[in-house]
Amino acid sequence: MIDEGRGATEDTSQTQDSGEFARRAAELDAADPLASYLEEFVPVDEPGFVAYLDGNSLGRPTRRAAAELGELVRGAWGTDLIRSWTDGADPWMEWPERVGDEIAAACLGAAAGQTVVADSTTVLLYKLARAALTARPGRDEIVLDTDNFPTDRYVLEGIAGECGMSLRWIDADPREGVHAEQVAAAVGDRTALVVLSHVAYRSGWIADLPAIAAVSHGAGALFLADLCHSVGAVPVELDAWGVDLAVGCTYKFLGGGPGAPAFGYICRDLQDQVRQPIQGWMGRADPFTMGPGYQPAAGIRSLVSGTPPIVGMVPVRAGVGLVARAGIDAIRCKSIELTTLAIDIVDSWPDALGVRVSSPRDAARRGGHVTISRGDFRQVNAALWQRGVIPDFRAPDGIRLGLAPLSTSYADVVRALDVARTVMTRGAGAP
Ligand SMILES: Cc1ncc(COP(=O)(O)O)c(C=O)c1O
Ligand SMILES: Nc1c(O)cccc1C(=O)C[C@H](N)C(=O)O
Repeated sequence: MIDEGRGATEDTSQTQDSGEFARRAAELDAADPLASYLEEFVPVDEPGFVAYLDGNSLGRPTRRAAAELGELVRGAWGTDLIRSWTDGADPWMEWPERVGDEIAAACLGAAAGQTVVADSTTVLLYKLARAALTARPGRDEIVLDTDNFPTDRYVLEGIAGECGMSLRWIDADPREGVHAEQVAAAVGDRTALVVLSHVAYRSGWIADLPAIAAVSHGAGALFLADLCHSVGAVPVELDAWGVDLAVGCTYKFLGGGPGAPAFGYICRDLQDQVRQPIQGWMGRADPFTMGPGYQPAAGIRSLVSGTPPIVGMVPVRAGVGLVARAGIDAIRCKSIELTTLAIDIVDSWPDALGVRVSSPRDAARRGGHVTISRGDFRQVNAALWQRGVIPDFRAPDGIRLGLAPLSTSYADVVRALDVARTVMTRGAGAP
């Protein structure tokens, strides 16, 4: 419980500490090569707003997205109408592969022709996992971990039931994530597929994808990576790391907006061996022949099922454009500085506050968010939202500080954590 009694005395050490961190933040902001990107986002129009620390769940909208959505309504949609699907310099029919390639080049380390944008992460995960199983007939096990995002666990449980497969669970430490050694111990000659997240949604742990791909392949299995929490924040090298299939969302660090479509990747060598389960007309070779029977389109296009979500892809293109311009390595450098600053501030808090850092302290193993824990953080998070500080709460006791590098300043981190310390010192119920 929060110690309500502490509010009676002024915490002078807070004033001193926040002054020091404010000076450090000012220096970092002044030297930040990505500082100009803060202006690329639609400003929050709310009195008393302090800072948004949930870019790892829903990224902020870019000004370009707002402008380009308006242009779409007036131009390609409003004026060119149905012709936009097939005519002009950038026909909508080609957007799944085109935007997929843009994401691949900016932040997946993947050559063109292996990525499409479609569906939601959940649906694409289902399609990719089912597709992978078609390339490993006779094997009846899927390896996954206990702390993966719920949708991953549920989708795989459903597939196991549908396809008569068994699930082999890796017990993941919720304060870290899955280690390659655990995968090595779990896979065997029955394993068809290994499915894990690159960055753990709870702790922010970065899994060693090249090592996990290697141990999966050593057992003859395929490896599918969920990149939701890494894409646009942590460099990814799908081709070089030997990842077979990948999925990720575009509404976090890529700024695609609520419900934006997902992306799916199938490495080129595998594309002819797999068959995804939802045979729709948009994934058929030459859809407008509308002929009998389904013949999959060549290559990655066959992962598409229905009409591409064009409106949803407009903000994705704007966000990916920003990431491409800023460069994923520069984004990662700022991300490490932001999360290090957040941890240093939390470490400076009095022990009596009882806050623990639940993310890896090693920056090389930590993604774009920092999770801190305390028993009453559900109430503290609600109090922070009322005071204009917006992180998120994940059960049982974690507040995630999602520090999107392009839209978060170092001063934001200091201001937000200052409010958090005050809330905890005075009590979440205090005015
Ligand atoms: C790791 C991970 N996988 C999947 C999802 C969700 O997928 P969807 O966009 O289908 O809700 C999320 C976030 O919502 C996530 O963090
Ligand atoms: N996709 C979300 C939604 O539709 C509503 C609220 C949150 C989300 C999220 O993205 C959750 C997020 N993937 C997480 O890591 O918790």
